[in-house]
Amino acid sequence: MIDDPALFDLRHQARDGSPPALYRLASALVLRHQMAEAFVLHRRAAEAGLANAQIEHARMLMYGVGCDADASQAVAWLLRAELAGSPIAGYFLALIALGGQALPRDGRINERLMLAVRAEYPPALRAVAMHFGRKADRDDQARCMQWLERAAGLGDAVAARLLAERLQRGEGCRPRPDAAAQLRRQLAQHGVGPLPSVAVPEFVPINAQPGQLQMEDVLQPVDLTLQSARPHVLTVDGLLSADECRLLIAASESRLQSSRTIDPNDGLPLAMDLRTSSDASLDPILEDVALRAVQLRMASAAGVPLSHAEHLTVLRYEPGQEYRPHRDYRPPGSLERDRPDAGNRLRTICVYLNEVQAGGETEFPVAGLRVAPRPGRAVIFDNLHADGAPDVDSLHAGLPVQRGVKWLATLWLRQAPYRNF
Ligand SMILES: O=C(O)CCC(=O)C(=O)O
Ligand SMILES: [Fe+2]
Repeated sequence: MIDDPALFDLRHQARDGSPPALYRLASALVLRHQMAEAFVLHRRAAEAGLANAQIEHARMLMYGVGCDADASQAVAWLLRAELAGSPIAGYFLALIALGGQALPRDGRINERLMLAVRAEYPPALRAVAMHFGRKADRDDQARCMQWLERAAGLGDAVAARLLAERLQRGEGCRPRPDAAAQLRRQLAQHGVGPLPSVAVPEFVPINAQPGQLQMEDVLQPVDLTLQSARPHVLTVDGLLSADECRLLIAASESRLQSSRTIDPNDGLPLAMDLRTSSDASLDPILEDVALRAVQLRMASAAGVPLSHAEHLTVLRYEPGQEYRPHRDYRPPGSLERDRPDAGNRLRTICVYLNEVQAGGETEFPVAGLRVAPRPGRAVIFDNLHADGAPDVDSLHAGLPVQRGVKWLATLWLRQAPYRNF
């Protein structure tokens, strides 16, 4: 591959092996998708003691970018950077520990996140703000607002979007439409539009001590309602907060692609198309602590470890769009292609992220059941029988949206671990 002039310069500067120059070159290579070389250069800078390179090297090891994934090596590099004083390394250790696999899910998660908050690391500010935003206590709501404001002030567009919604609706504050409008104008200058309207009708506060960060709260048992025994379908209201629904929309919006399968012969949509929505599959490398905490709550409500989850998928249906009757388990032949060791899709959890004006229910025809979309409401169902055999009765559909737009987040949970941490 021929280098562009900028890369050529960076290579020249890195010739003497100075760690910051190696780090800059490696970062430029990542942007150009030259991952294997970036991995080696980040490692050289990491070995020379540069904390940022240690973190980037660790992140490549976490997600298997330019190398084979190795969570325990990633942890070792992050611990080294943390020991040298990097609160950002601590933030990534907290992110890993939330999975409870490569690190224990213990009180260090909260300590590490608070250190990253004090260092004003925007993803930590945002994650902690969202956690406090679930608490009913007025001071906790004020803390949520403060941290969102701080993160927004540091240029975090997601925090700014969440803040604008809260200011507009008077969530955690008195309504301040002027402040919301000003924030939206600033976002618009950067090409960021407003979020769809999400009002969680019933606020379901977590049962926790005010003033304290307790990320383990995401694992608190939730009140499941049995809707059908065969097929096995449960629902839970208020599983996600309005902030969390908005976060999922904000994280996926720019990544939406038409779910329509295109016929390779003529480029036309296939006639037997199952889905007419748009969807975004969230690559784990884009996950931050807030997104991971949301997924952890979803997996925990479904009674399956987060490590068994495939990538989170967010779907958007416009009027007339639907997901025709289908079953989520994979036909045995197709399992071979995507992590056969993780088994089949044991269970599914879908969470509705906004209010739909009409239509868009999830229908289970065998049970004669329709679940109406409400923001924060989850529907959980089994795709397999207890012995692992596919359950044909798990047939379900996303009925056509009649008015408004429907946003939905889905986690397909496998029988065995799918993720590394
Ligand atoms: O849109 C719905 O209600 C159903 C979605 C669904 O079936 C899925 O994500 O697997
Ligand atoms: Fe489905």
